[in-house]
Amino acid sequence: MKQRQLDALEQWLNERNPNQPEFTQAVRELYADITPLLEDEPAYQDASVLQCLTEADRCIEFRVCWEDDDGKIQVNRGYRVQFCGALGPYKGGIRFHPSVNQSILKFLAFEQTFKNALTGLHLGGGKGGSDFNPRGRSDREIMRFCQAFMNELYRHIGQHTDVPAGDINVGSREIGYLFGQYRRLANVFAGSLTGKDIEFGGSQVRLEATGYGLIYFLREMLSASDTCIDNKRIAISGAGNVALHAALKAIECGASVVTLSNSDGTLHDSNGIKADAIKQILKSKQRPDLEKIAKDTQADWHSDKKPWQFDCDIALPCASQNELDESDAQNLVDNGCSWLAEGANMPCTEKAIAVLNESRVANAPGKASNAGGVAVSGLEMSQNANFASLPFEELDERLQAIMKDIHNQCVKHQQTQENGWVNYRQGANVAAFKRVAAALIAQGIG
Ligand SMILES: NC(=O)C1=CN([C@@H]2O[C@H](COP(=O)(O)OP(=O)(O)OC[C@H]3O[C@@H](n4cnc5c(N)ncnc54)[C@H](O)[C@@H]3O)[C@@H](O)[C@H]2O)C=CC1
Ligand SMILES: O=C(O)CCC(=O)C(=O)O
Repeated sequence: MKQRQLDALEQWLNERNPNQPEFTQAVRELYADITPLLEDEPAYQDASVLQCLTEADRCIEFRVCWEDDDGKIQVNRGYRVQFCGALGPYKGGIRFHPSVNQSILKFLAFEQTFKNALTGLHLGGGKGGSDFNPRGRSDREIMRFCQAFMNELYRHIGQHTDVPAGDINVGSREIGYLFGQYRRLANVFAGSLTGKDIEFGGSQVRLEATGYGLIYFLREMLSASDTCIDNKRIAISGAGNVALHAALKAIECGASVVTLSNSDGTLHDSNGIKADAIKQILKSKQRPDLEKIAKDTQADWHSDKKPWQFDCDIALPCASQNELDESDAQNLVDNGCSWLAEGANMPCTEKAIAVLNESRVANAPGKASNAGGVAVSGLEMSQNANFASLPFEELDERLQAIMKDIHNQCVKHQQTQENGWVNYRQGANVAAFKRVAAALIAQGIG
């Protein structure tokens, strides 16, 4: 019965979303964990909640025309997917990357809906972006692109409607340009974007929040396995906001970070990458030259390897979707890795997850373990609404409490605890789905 229901749902999903592999992948992962609840909760079936939650409230697609430094007009495509507004204003980042398309943004907005539910805050789920490639573009070109992007986006967002933030290639510089253009066009100074500079309404801890939150979540996972982070070897992928702040917090907590990476290759140091080298990357604001850092710090550089090919106790994929496949997962298992927590959104393929689960590697989905960023964004929104600025320590404590609570929700809602192994994916899906579904049903069909 359950298998038939699941097959029917998947068929329905695939027919409605042809050529959207990332989106259907993210939905399949949720369906598998939620279908077993349907028999016990007739209200979910009566209201077709799973189907409702698989269809975005709306997908906005628009043209972005801007002038490059040579006076040539460039044309890109912009998007905002407002997936589900049942728990609060749509909330989620903006990504600038040539790979951006509707499938990727729908998967990200779908995941965001459930991630935001886990934070316990009043946040709906959304995501946006463009196929614009910022690599090699001047600062002025970035500014003109951000302004052109906001020329259309501004009419769809606002502090009570939809509050974007950063994601891949959108950091505090881009948020500054986007915010400035929003303020000029809408003629309001309001918290309509998060991740702003502290000087104009940004929050302490937002910059660090996703990476720090990931480590706070990991500490809870380790504690659930009766161990701690001290002296653990951690392989991290990526060398951006999430990867670097996770690396710094891990080192501060006593762990050894053995890898960082980018699309050119992997920096590996079996003695642990030094915190000073990571701080230098963060300070420089340029795309890091990991190969040069390897030379300067007597570490190794591998242009042909991924972080998952090195010995580690813990893996933290912090770069991009589907960056860790079945053979990477098998390498991790063979090399002694016992814990994995996703800093990126959906970095593990379905087959990789199957390998991790079969080998009883504790593995946490991004919607739980990387929720720290959006959680502090939620706190930025409430500070903006009150014209308040809370101190770093207070917000860091709130972040730790939220990550601990998300961990506890995962443990509580998973159904297959076995020899202490926690099915974090199932726990996160069930806990988040219950909250969003209850809000949808209570607000009536529509
Ligand atoms: N910034 C945030 O607050 C949050 C970000 N995330 C997710 O974390 C991931 C990283 O985002 P950020 O650090 O913000 O972006 P970023 O733009 O600061 O850094 C991305 C990093 O990943 C690397 N990268 C990209 N594709 C890669 C590939 N195929 N192989 C190896 N490295 C690759 C880039 O070189 C860069 O170092 C994304 O999946 C994002 O959706 C999740 C939650 C919140
Ligand atoms: O802070 C936010 O609103 C967005 C964070 C985000 O994009 C994510 O959690 O993937």
